[in-house]
Amino acid sequence: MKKEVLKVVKIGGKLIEDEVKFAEFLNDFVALEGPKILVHGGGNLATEIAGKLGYKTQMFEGRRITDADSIKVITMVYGGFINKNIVAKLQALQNNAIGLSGADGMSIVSKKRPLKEVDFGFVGDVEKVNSEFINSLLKQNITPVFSAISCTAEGLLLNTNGDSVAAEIAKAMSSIFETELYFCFEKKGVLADAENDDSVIDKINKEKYQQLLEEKVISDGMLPKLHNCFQALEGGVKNIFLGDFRLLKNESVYTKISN
Ligand SMILES: Nc1ncnc2c1ncn2[C@@H]1O[C@H](COP(=O)(O)OP(=O)(O)O)[C@@H](O)[C@H]1O
Ligand SMILES: CC(=O)N[C@@H](CCC(=O)OP(=O)(O)O)C(=O)O
Repeated sequence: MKKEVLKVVKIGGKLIEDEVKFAEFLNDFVALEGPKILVHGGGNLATEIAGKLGYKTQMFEGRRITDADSIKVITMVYGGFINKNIVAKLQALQNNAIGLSGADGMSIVSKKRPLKEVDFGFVGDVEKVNSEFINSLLKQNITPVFSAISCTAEGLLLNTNGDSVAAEIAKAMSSIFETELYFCFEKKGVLADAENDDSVIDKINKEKYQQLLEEKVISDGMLPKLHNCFQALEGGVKNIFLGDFRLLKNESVYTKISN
């Protein structure tokens, strides 16, 4: 029997901060047919608030080095302010939604990143997604809205790249649904020239990805984003798209990840 399509949508922190674009994105998200899940970032706001508190932010290859002070800021900013505001906005659009971190329903269980050349601190790598729990929400017509926070079996909250959370959810849900993954961020897609916003690459397969890595065409947050895309593809996710706030409209340019 053909599986039902589930759309997992990740929205980046920079887009959330643009009120006009974010409102348009949310309208398109609400209009999507069938079950859907929203995952949000918020890295920019976390950096801004941390700065106001006198904490310095350090990133390594697109991931935040998260010390004891940062994890407090992150929990408040992602799990609190951003998550609750998104849920409130969805409710106002008559889309019943529930805000979750990985600890809620133990939906995203992770392990602390092992200490290698970089100590990421309170950063987690996803080990298990509780697909049955998430499906129980979808069955009630509730849209789960995930922040980029996971939780260890021992009850430690960990900062987890939002793109990784989206990819892991999409992979895990592929046992139940035919899953599609959408990454909405500030650019129109993956750019061949980071300086030229119109140089969108329409398709990227594994070979092209290797070439882009070797030629250093991708950097910063695009590194974990594309890494996660290929992990998701290998994990059974059917379709993966990257684009800007108009991606869900089906009329904008975008990058498609394929085999
Ligand atoms: N080749 C590339 N194409 C598009 N963006 C790129 C590229 N290389 C690096 N980037 C950077 O990666 C960023 C996207 O990653 P990130 O900021 O983590 O997105 P998000 O807003 O979803 O969290 C872009 O805003 C851009 O600055
Ligand atoms: C470990 C790690 O890097 N976590 C990310 C999680 C938030 C995120 O992914 O936010 P954007 O989508 O806005 O970039 C961070 O703290 O920046």
